[in-house]
Amino acid sequence: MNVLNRLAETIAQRAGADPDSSHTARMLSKGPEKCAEKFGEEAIEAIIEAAKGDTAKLTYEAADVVYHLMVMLTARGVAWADVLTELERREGTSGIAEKASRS
Ligand SMILES: N=c1c2ncn([C@@H]3O[C@H](COP(=O)(O)OP(=O)(O)OP(=O)(O)O)[C@@H](O)[C@H]3O)c2ncn1[C@@H]1O[C@H](COP(=O)(O)O)[C@@H](O)[C@H]1O
Repeated sequence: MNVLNRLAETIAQRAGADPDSSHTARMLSKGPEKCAEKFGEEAIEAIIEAAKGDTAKLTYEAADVVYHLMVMLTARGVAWADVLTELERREGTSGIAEKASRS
């Protein structure tokens, strides 16, 4: 199992855990709106580092973004496996064709 799948599993297991014992449990206990807000904050931090060009900080912030994306998905009951399935569906199709299919 790769690190993303292990992380998704850990996050799912934290739902309902003691918020004092786990950052994930604390985030999930605040509800999906707070998780979405936190994801947005982390994304902005990554955007700032990308714009500045600090690759070490961007790498660090990108990891925060991925973690908080997974927490937000979990808060809304979206399975990480379903995101992977959607990515697999897109594999082999061109981005232009994908865009056309949405309009
Ligand atoms: N990948 C992460 C991860 N990335 C970031 N964070 C936390 O997310 C927070 C984001 O940074 P901030 O400075 O914004 O946090 P903060 O000041 O505590 O702010 P608030 O969250 O209180 O708003 C930090 O507390 C980080 O520790 C993470 N916390 C947990 N994980 C993974 O989740 C697993 C389970 O963690 P627990 O749920 O804590 O057991 C860990 O083993 C890790 O693999």
